[in-house]
Amino acid sequence: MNPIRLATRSSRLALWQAERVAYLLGQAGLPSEIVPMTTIGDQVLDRSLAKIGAKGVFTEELEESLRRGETHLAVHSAKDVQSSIPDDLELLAFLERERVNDVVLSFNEQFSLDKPGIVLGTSSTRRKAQLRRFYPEATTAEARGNLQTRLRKLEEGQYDGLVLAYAGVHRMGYDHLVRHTLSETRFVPATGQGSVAVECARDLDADLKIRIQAALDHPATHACLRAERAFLQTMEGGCSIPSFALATLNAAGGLHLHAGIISLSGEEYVDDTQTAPAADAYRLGTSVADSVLGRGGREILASIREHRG
Ligand SMILES: NCc1[nH]cc(CCC(=O)O)c1CC(=O)O
Repeated sequence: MNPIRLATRSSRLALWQAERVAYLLGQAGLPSEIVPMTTIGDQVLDRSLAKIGAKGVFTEELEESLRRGETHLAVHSAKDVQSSIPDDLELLAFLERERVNDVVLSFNEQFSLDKPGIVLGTSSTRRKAQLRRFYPEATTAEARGNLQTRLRKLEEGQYDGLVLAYAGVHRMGYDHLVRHTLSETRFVPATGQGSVAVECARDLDADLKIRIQAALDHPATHACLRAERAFLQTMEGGCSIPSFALATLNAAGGLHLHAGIISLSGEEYVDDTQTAPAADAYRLGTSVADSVLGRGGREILASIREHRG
């Protein structure tokens, strides 16, 4: 059988994730090969993602290669995947999720978030807003680029600490630099954080799709991501907004979704928590979003759009 061609970004984290997919496919008797490529998000490093503005800055080139039939699967950080996928493509599988938390890295073993005046590196609008709300004494500085670039800036002293998703930190072997794990109830992560999404063209061979899904998909993670993605889809039209969503599945099969939106200043905050059977994941996501929009979320979104011009 011809190897399955895996489209991936070329960053070390992206390659790690693609290699994980290749390993799982191999375990299921499906040979594959990795095809690294560069995306707009990798090229434009002097602006925050919110300012680049386009949808799918980390995914578009990979999706184009699926469309051209040059590759069969695209491997993405689930967080980077737009909330609505074009009709000719589909999300086939989500890999088992890593710990979802954001963490703070520092080279200083005495690092403390409570020390006044510290500078934290992050370019995420969500993290900036959450930091303003929960650590108003801290200031933030831009930190675009791949993990290695950001860590170099940290080492050079451009910030006291660097806020990142634990998932990427762990996969790259930087656990020893973690000084603080932010609570997932206050620093609720972005939709999809910690999981890897595998996308294909809808017209990929049906039997092959089933075999790939069996090899890669983690059904509990998939149910959580379905709810989080439905929330995100209902909230917005793509641009990177400080929304957050975390679904968890309990032992009895109940899906619990905590999600919301925070103003850029961190002052306004609307969230909601609901529970539903996993089979109703999509409805759970839209229901939480409707509740958040109806209780002030719509106004927060409008003021963010106005702020961006
Ligand atoms: N575009 C940034 C991005 N996309 C996925 C990850 C980390 C891995 C993950 O959340 O799965 C990161 C870096 C970060 O937020 O620290």
